[in-house]
Amino acid sequence: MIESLVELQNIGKIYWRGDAEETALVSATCSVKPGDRIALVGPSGSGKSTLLHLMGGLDQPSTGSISWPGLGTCENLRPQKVSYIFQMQSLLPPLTVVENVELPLLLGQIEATKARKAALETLNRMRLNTIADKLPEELSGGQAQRVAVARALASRPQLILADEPTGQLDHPTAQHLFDVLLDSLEGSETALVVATHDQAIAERMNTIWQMQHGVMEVVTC
Ligand SMILES: Nc1ncnc2c1ncn2[C@@H]1O[C@H](COP(=O)(O)OP(=O)(O)OP(=O)(O)O)[C@@H](O)[C@H]1O
Repeated sequence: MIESLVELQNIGKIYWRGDAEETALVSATCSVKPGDRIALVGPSGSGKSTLLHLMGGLDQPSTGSISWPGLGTCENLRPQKVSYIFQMQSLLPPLTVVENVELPLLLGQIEATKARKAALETLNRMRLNTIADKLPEELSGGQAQRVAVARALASRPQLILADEPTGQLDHPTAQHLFDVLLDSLEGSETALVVATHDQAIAERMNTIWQMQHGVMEVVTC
């Protein structure tokens, strides 16, 4: 039996704004296994980002339990076992492309020369080596997101959580970014969970988790 990377049991999440409560998730039960390709879809405010944050240990549930059988504990998930890809502008402006890509490795206590080597290899593989020394402000939106993908891949994580990674790109650029991401993961056991409003991207995944007012329904394609 394959061990899950992350397992959620009856997870609920309530946010408080002063005295007002906002229910973001209602009793979500799901798991992610190695090699899974999961699209998280649903209207704005339906709980997609909340679920991703919980799966990555960035936040804690209000009710229910969450565990990472194949990864360890909440404290040792990042930056090497779980990587994130956010929407736009997640690169650090003062750092060059290669410095941005190697940063999670350095934060994970990887030796500097090894981190630089892994970052450059990833940039080469993604044909981004020609922009390795550029600053984020010198990149197009599509290039910046490809670098964000490279940064997520460089540490060879077991789980990638992507929160609308193509949200601010035009359709062809979004599709290209996704081609690059899926090509890079081809044959690997790295699991991918991607929150997206893009139906074309959702259809390229094996499983769809449909969110509606914090309630999840799993649809296997
Ligand atoms: N930090 C927070 N404090 C209070 N309420 C929050 C917080 N984060 C999210 N919420 C609320 O929780 C609900 C779910 O939000 P969430 O960001 O998870 O939705 P989403 O599906 O990712 O939306 P979008 O597609 O717009 O990114 C929303 O009603 C939102 O207003």
